[in-house]
Amino acid sequence: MSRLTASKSPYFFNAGLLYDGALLSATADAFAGTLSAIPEFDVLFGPAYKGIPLAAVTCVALANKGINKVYCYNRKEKKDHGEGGTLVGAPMADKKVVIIDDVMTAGTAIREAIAILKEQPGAQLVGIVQLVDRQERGKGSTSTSQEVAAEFGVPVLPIISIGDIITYLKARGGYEEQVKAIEAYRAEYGVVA
Ligand SMILES: O=P(O)(O)OC[C@H]1O[C@H](OP(=O)(O)OP(=O)(O)O)[C@H](O)[C@@H]1O
Repeated sequence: MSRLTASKSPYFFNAGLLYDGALLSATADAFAGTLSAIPEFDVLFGPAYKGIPLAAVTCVALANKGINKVYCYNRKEKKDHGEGGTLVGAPMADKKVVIIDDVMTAGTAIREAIAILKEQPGAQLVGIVQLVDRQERGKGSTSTSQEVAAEFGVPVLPIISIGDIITYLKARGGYEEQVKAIEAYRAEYGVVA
């Protein structure tokens, strides 16, 4: 993670742990539901690596709802054989694109993904859906998600936020120390949603 405060964060959100079929299915349904807030889109773009399965399973969840969309992803390293290149899947040129990813910290990865999208002629970013909104300050006083939304003029929608996770942990009980540590961290680095 590139964020300066990353080493101070008492928690790390690891979407790599979503390797269970039922969990992935629920995650995909949540993404598909949140996407209904974006009026028009053609392509789901899942940035490497963790965005890739999220975009793929969301595409399936949409199809199960009768909404047939397409998806694509990038490679972190360019391939010079076979189909070649860094982009795999549906073309983004002249399409309305939603980026699907797990989480933003400093916003570096999402800005890189947007730069890839903008290299495709006529591709238009129409929204970003992230699994967890950390609700932390970015470069200024607002959150990274809010900064990205303002900078690119698109909605940045979360499935859940760190606030939701704290509410859940408090209701569940048994995580008092973890909640205390996260709340202390949020008091220093967090923003109000
Ligand atoms: O906002 P940032 O500070 O860039 O951090 C968030 C990004 O970091 C992780 O991806 P990473 O680039 O580590 O790649 P991965 O998906 O392969 O883990 C994560 O999946 C986010 O995309």
